[in-house]
Amino acid sequence: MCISVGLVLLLLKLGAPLGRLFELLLPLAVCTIVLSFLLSIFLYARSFSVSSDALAPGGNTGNHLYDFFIGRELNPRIQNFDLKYFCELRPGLIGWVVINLGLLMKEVELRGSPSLAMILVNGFQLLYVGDALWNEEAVLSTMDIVHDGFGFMLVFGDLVWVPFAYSLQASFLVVHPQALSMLGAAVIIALNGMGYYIFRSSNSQKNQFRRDPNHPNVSKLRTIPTASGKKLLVSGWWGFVRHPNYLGDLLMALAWSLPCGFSHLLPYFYVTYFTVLLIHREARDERQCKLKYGASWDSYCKQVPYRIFPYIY
Ligand SMILES: NC(=O)C1=CN([C@@H]2O[C@H](COP(=O)(O)OP(=O)(O)OC[C@H]3O[C@@H](n4cnc5c(N)ncnc54)[C@H](OP(=O)(O)O)[C@@H]3O)[C@@H](O)[C@H]2O)C=CC1
Ligand SMILES: CC(C)CCC[C@@H](C)[C@H]1CC=C2C3=C(CC[C@@]21C)[C@@]1(C)CC[C@H](O)C[C@@H]1CC3
Repeated sequence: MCISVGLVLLLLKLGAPLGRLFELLLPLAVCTIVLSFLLSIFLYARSFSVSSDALAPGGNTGNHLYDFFIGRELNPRIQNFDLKYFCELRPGLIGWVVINLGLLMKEVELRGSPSLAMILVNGFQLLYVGDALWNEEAVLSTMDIVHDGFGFMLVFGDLVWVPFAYSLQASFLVVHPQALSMLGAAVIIALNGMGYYIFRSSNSQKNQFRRDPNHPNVSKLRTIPTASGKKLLVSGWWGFVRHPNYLGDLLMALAWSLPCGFSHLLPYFYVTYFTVLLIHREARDERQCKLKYGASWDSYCKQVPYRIFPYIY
């Protein structure tokens, strides 16, 4: 993270025309798509040279197209360098922030100064990426790292989808400038702050509990024992809904779209896609938890009936 920040500051100091990124978005996206195909072909080919216990449970069906897409090998490594962990956290997330900054610079070129809407979108998304990099070890327990193979879907998601689709709001603002009132901005900042607070504190609560259940911050929370020896939290954030971190993430997603106004559907693409992604992800996680924890999971679901949205879903 420090190296990236240093490099970007150096580029800015040298007067690099970051605003040119706006015109280069399409060719860059095409190059990254080609790169993600090449990397996926390499990963698929090398997966035939590793032992069977290095394969992902769901990506070894024998159907070449499906396995190529889902990913055959679980955690491909070149010596100690973990390709999946690196791609999930570094190029896409950092690329997203750099593209956003380039789009802000483009606005400055076109209109003399960045708009309030652009500053909010850049600031919110920078906070999100900074948080992911700061808490990078938390990614190690995500489904993508623990269960899923590293195939075309995740390679494309990490390298193409995150930087180019997640920066759509900033691109939209370059073409469709928005006037945002101070009151509107304050409401949107409050919404993002609330989403971030729920997202961060629920993720930290679970991570702290998994690391050390006797830590004073989590030792007073109520739990359910499971046959595996692990416990499930039933109070605190994880007693509010079964995926409080998704709720916080979705509130932030909405706050990233609102600065773009209501004249167009495009800026709302991210929050719509993300709702579908997280509802699908939540269902997959439920299935896995039911398998892992059996009756204890049923008891958790009874005590905490809502999945993501309290009293709604
Ligand atoms: N911006 C984006 O595109 C995306 C962002 N995300 C974000 O990434 C983060 C990680 O998400 P994800 O990996 O999907 O899942 P979670 O971090 O929500 O992890 C789910 C796991 O948590 C454990 N768990 C569930 N309930 C409890 C409980 N009551 N008590 C203790 N442990 C429990 C279980 O694992 P175990 O019991 O084995 O510990 C379960 O498998 C989230 O904040 C999400 O919003 C995710 C996907 C895309
Ligand atoms: C191409 C498909 C439509 C879907 C691709 C999904 C991927 C973009 C996401 C799967 C899980 C992700 C996670 C993150 C980014 C998006 C992908 C790669 C985070 C790194 C975002 C920051 C959070 O703090 C942690 C997330 C972990 C999962």
